[in-house]
Amino acid sequence: MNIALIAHDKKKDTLVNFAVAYKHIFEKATLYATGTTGLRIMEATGMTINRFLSGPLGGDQQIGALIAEDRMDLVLFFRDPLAAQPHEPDILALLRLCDVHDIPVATNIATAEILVKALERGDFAWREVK
Ligand SMILES: O=C(CO)COP(=O)(O)O
Repeated sequence: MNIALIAHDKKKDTLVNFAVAYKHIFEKATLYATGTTGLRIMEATGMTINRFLSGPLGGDQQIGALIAEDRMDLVLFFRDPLAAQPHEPDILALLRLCDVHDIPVATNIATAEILVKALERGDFAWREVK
């Protein structure tokens, strides 16, 4: 199970706390993250995370490439809906690729909570038989 964890600056604390709360689930998966998000989660949880570049420098595109190759099973991307991002096209491209490849994606903690509980229950088994 490959999971991508990404958060904009104002949402990083939320994602870090989320990763701490669900560490028992996340530690069974292979984790990927954009640069700063990954560092913050590693520091808080001690989990190993495959980190890409920071989002504005191309990290969203790197994760998008894995989605395009159907190598990502779940994307948790806590976006900041109240601030303009310099790399908005990259963000939209990543989310578009999730739709192209039918990858479950949460852009806020409420949806993430539901998806992670579904993951724990085994609802993502279909990703393994694809
Ligand atoms: O900008 C981001 C996602 O669009 C996240 O990048 P960082 O994790 O490096 O802050």
